[in-house]
Amino acid sequence: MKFLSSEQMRDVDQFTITKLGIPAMALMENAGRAIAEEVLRLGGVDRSKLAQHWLVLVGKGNNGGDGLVCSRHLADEGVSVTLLYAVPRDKLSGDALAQHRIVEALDLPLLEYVDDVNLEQSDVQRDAAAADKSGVVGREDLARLLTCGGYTGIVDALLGTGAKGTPRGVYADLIRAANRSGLPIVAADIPSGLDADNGAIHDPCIEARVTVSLAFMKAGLTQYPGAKAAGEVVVRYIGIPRALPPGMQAAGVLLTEESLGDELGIDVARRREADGHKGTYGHVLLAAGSMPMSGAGLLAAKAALRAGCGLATWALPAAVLPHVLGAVPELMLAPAGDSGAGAWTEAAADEVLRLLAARDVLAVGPGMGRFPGEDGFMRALWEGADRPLVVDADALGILARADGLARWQRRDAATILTPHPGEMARLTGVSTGEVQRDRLGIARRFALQHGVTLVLKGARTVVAAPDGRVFVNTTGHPGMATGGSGDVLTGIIASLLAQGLDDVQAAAFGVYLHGQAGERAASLRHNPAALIAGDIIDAL
Ligand SMILES: NC(=O)C1=CN([C@@H]2O[C@H](COP(=O)(O)OP(=O)(O)OC[C@H]3O[C@@H](n4cnc5c(N)ncnc54)[C@H](O)[C@@H]3O)[C@@H](O)[C@H]2O)[C@H](O)CC1
Ligand SMILES: [K+]
Repeated sequence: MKFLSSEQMRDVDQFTITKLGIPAMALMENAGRAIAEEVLRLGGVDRSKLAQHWLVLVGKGNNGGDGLVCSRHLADEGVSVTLLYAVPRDKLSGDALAQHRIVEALDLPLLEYVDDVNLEQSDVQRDAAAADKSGVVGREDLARLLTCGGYTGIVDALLGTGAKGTPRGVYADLIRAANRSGLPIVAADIPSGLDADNGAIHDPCIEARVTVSLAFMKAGLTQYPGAKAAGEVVVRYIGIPRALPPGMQAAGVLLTEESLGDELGIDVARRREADGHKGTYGHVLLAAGSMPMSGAGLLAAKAALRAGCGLATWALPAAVLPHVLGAVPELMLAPAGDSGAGAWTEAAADEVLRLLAARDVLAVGPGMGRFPGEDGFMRALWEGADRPLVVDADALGILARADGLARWQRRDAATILTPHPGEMARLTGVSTGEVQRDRLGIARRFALQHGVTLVLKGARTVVAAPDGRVFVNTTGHPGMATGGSGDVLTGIIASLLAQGLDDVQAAAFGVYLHGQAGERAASLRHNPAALIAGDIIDAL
């Protein structure tokens, strides 16, 4: 499933209206109808329509217009609705104003929220409202209205993709009051207060039960904390063609079994050749582990085998080898240099490169630790490995400290970096918080700039390709937040590369399989907190 940024959504909107000639009011009609259907689905679970009363919060723009159409359809279904406007009715803009005239003609109950400052300043407005038999709600009344009004739930049609920055003034008041009410909220298009482009949330931001994303999934709904604020996301067709306008590339694609096949050409069934042999499925070389972090290497190597490569060799400091011999009998071990205490050395890079000549892919980093000469070691592999390279964990630390991306020769063969947000922060020189606030943008720019495939881990892992394409994973489980989980992912990705997938395919399918195995492993535990990384391998 494709997702779009707010700017792209505006372009698609404009293309549909001006180039195709589908009237904006028709799109708004479909949007409001779709939202109403989702409201009925949510509200109908334990109550009849006649027993329901929804409060619809209406902003001044087209998002508010969607809310007005929605309320009209709800009313037509026999559901009670009350409208609460964020602005005076005559301040609604464009099509929203046209929709207002319709609900006014239908005499739907209508309130206007006026914060106290405005109320004093505009008695005329208040009198006019009173004359209309429609109420004005001040700040004092707001909480009471929402908590004691007997509402079934709230429709948030305050701000959509046209919003900029933190919700201001009356919008902020309404969002806070809606959240405090404890009522279920259905958000029109996006939760008001969400940054539609990156998943960051402003203070305040609507905490929705359901979000009805119109026409396309929005980028901000794919990433946390926005994904949490959105609740269940339903994408609804509103008459905008599913095919993007000529020349437009989606902000990204959600990884599903369908998109792995359609967008990335991956055979998700993973058929094996009837006449295949172990040579058919490639040979992974792993450089990892040290005393006492040998387990990281074991996990990565075993995961590589379980992910289907024909053979796997684990290169490790010689002194560690006797301690892990036989732990995974299917695995080949190769001693590669040693400081004498089970640590890596700069010179070990020569041995790793010699081994790589007869293998298909190199994965480096898990459990490697820090060691004298690490800069030279990593540079030798970076510049010397003429095979696809997966860089993870401690190897990412070396890369960051050495400023290797700027100082070292650009690689010809494919390169996949698999940082978690903390490692990404070190690679980019910004804080972890800044990374998390714009995971999509930071990952995309980094991959483009450095010509690598970037896997930014964490809930909803982002895979950014060197050509600017972005994919977001949908599988996974919070139980996977456990030591060694990343080592398993590195093994899986290396294994897929060895089997002939390209860098972007291997990264995308790798995170998908890893998450799926994690889900399965979690489901096998009485409590998913008990999940450990080895369980993910077993579930592959
Ligand atoms: N998907 C589609 O093609 C369709 C989408 N529709 C809906 O339209 C909105 C986008 O509408 P737009 O009018 O561009 O903007 P908004 O309604 O989101 O709000 C803009 C409005 O709000 C004010 N504003 C902006 N930022 C703030 C802020 N931080 N605090 C307070 N107020 C703010 C600003 O003055 C603007 O006037 C989309 O999400 C869909 O819901 C169409 O209905 C159908 C086609
Ligand atoms: K909204």
